[in-house]
Amino acid sequence: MPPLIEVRALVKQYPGLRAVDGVSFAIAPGVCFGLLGPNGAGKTTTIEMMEGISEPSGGAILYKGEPLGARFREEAGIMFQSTALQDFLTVRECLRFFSRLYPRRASLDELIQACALEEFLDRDHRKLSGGQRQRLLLAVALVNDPDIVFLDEPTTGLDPQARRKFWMLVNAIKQRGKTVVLTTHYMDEAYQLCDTIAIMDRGRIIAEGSPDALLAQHFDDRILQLPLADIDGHALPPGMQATRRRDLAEIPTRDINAALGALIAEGIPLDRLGIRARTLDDLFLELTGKELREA
Ligand SMILES: Nc1ncnc2c1ncn2[C@@H]1O[C@H](COP(=O)(O)OP(=O)(O)OP(=O)(O)O)[C@@H](O)[C@H]1O
Repeated sequence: MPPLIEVRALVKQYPGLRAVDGVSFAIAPGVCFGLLGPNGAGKTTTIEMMEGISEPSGGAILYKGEPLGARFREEAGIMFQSTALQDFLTVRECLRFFSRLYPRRASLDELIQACALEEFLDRDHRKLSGGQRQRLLLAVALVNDPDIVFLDEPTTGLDPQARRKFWMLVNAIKQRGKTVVLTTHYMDEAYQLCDTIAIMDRGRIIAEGSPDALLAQHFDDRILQLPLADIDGHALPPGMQATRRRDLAEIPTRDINAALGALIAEGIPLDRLGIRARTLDDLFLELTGKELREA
């Protein structure tokens, strides 16, 4: 299937900083594509060029095989930051205001229901909670019934419950066949929502693929987790290495049975043992030597 949108050798040069340094990828219709990376990696700069609101310094962006133009503007939905909403408007008025800007329009009743806005339609948008505001901004992004929707760090600052609710909305959008381009520095969000991810670091893409395929490509082990207190005073069996994560020792192993046998032989108690699969955080650390969240 030809890509819906394609980015070729994209560059953004700021004075003294190449924020995006030759990025290329293609997104097929109906896919949720995630740009993942730490603060400052170049995600927002990339997505803003794709949205047509920032001019690339080099490279090309093609929508349905053509440079971004009137067709793209009609068929794209962008989740704005809250500052884009006018003061004093209620939720209902915000939706009507943006809806009138487009020739193609989604049903406002359906949008209100889909984004769970019924309860505060007549409230000034500045009085919404963080999660409610993000749902309104998502609805605004959908007023023109877009084929492609851009979400730039849509759940930053939301509590876990509001984030999960937002994920459900994004999944509902995906089920309606929309293409979604998402930036995030939450690896769990990317894992939950994205069919394909591209991991960015310092303006470049350092890995791209489906989350599970990338994990399978880089790891063939599991992580044993034990409270640091439980291994204190014991020598780890030969060949085992622990790294510290908060108050846990994490021990990677390809052979869980053998590893558990060796830990028992050392007299290490296993009552509080946990076993976890590798995550995108591990992948990022493996690829860059940096924690995704700290950078
Ligand atoms: N207008 C600008 N002028 C100069 N430098 C900029 C400008 N906008 C962004 N940058 C720099 O470009 C780099 C990439 O920023 P960008 O916002 O794209 O990163 P990001 O991956 O989206 O990070 P975050 O998760 O913090 O939003 C950063 O070092 C940032 O400081």
